[in-house]
Amino acid sequence: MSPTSFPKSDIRVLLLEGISETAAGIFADAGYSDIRRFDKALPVPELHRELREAHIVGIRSRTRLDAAAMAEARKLFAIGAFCIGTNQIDLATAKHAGIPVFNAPYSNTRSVAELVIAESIMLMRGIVQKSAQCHRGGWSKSAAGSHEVRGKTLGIVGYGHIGTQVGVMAEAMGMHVIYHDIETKLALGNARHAGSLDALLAASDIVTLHVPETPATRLMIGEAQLARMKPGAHLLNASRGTVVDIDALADALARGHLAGAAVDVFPVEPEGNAEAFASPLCGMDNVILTPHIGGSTLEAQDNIGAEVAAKLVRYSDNGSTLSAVNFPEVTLPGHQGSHRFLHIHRNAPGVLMKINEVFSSTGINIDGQYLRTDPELGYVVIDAASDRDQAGRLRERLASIDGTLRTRVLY
Ligand SMILES: NC(=O)C1=CN([C@@H]2O[C@H](COP(=O)(O)OP(=O)(O)OC[C@H]3O[C@@H](n4cnc5c(N)ncnc54)[C@H](O)[C@@H]3O)[C@@H](O)[C@H]2O)C=CC1
Ligand SMILES: O=C(O)CCC(=O)C(=O)O
Repeated sequence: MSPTSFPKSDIRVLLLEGISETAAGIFADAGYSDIRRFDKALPVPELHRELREAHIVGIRSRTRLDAAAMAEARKLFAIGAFCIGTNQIDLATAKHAGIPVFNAPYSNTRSVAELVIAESIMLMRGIVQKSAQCHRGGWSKSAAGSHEVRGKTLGIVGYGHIGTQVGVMAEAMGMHVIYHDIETKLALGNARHAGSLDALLAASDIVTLHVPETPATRLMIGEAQLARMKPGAHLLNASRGTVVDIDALADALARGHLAGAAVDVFPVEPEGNAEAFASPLCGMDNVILTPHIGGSTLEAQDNIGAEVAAKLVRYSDNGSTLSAVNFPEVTLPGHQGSHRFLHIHRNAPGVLMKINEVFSSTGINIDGQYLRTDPELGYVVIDAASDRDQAGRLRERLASIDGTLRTRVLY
């Protein structure tokens, strides 16, 4: 266990939204004892109160870490998104406060892909309507409107980690896979690039969305795009609620233009399990509605807990920012025999020179120096042998350099 700037027992780790126990276990094994866990997202005033004392915070998709939340979090030095999406975090504000954000880019990929495959079959067979009828005492034994998925075309919008997994599994069931992405992507198996979003919509029996929330994906599926889909086709959205115009989707389903849909994410989602859910899709028997659980399997949550907690511990203990989503990435070796000085600063001419002057003026030899910058931010890590008091004084001088956002010493 490596010592940090201040004793690990003083580092408050705040874990919200029922983050898996594996995460708390990783922190505890690394020597962190002040771990506060909540099984749900906190109302804003309580969130702000908790953030004031937290050095590390872990959230899932419900907690909004916006500029107002970050302004309260004066002690915070790292954020973990225990999920894939990071749209709930103001990444730019975190970055300008010198706070790296880590996520789990693959740990729930498979869970989402499996759900999409299951729902594709359920929709193509009209299972949800039939099940609902049976629950109400009906008995509709008929093949009308029921189809195998074999030989049908699956259109994947966003051919990234989840999209490609879905494509591979769909091909194993004999589906034709086409995809649309803004980036050039390697087509796996026999998948084909659709040419354009419109071409994909016109050719697919099932369209499934796997894009992140960005300005470009906001309402990317609206009235015009739904009209381009084949009559009788199905739409799945397990990406983000902002990607689909939900009123336009409800209308396309009500008119019978689309045969069914499966929706896991919504423009407005309840804050917690106690709050009522409302959507224009409620009451439609041909729509599978799920409460944002695409990635919610025990396997995925355990993997995510371990992956993100390990990244946070590594950053806290060692300074490594490998795979941070908003920060220059630095991979670091151990620093036995040296103190490690972390310096995060606005990327402006002359800062590096001043950092080096602090060391050269004291005659302390630098054992190792690591630097990564992007146009806005510089992250310098310096290993140097000094005694504890000297290290404290050096840190004060480093902190006084113009443009400094944050400094830490790892002893
Ligand atoms: N429902 C749930 O519980 C879950 C939802 N998600 C959502 O799924 C999204 C996708 O996840 P991954 O596949 O892991 O992400 P990814 O980053 O691996 O793939 C996203 C793909 O979308 C593409 N893309 C971005 N903007 C686009 C645009 N305007 N048009 C077409 N393609 C575009 C990207 O180039 C990339 O290939 C996440 O961002 C998250 O919001 C992820 C996990 C669980
Ligand atoms: O599990 C969660 O809370 C959110 C899952 C999700 O949407 C993601 O990983 O982006």
